[in-house]
Amino acid sequence: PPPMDGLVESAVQRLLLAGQVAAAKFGGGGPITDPAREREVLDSVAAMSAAAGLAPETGVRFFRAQIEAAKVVQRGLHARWRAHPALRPRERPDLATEVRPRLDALTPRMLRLLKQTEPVRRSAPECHARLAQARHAAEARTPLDGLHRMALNQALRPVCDLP
Ligand SMILES: O=C(O)C(=O)C[C@]1(C(=O)O)C=C[C@@H](O)C=C1
Repeated sequence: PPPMDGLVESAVQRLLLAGQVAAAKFGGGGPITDPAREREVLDSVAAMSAAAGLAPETGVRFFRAQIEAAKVVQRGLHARWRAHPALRPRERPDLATEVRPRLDALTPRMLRLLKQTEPVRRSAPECHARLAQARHAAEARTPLDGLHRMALNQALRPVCDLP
């Protein structure tokens, strides 16, 4: 399958994991944003980008968008769960031992795919066409609600602007 499909699919998977992050944090009273963890994620993205043959800045810019999108999902779900107790998650996964390792497992795959989309990204019209196609395919496999679609838009916005 074209690397753009894999890239979009893994961005969707990461946003679904943000739902598990939201469940882990819900009711804990703590903030959604964890600046130290963000730095940790972005530092390892920079290191892995270089290893994958990507400019570290390219990987970091892409992942900043993934992190912002993950926060959109978390804020949206928390608001939904506050308003509708029946929708609250029944399971509370552990952030450090369960959820973050799943996020970390996606990172090298996403960077590899980002590298593989380099030829397509060189042409803006081709990039946007492939991206739209890949989104369509991903949403056919995994139907998303409005919140997740909005977050996915945000997560994918930088893709065709990256060098
Ligand atoms: O690990 C978390 O606590 C998350 O909320 C996930 C995540 C990310 O997308 O990697 C997003 C926001 C936080 O500020 C830190 C990291």
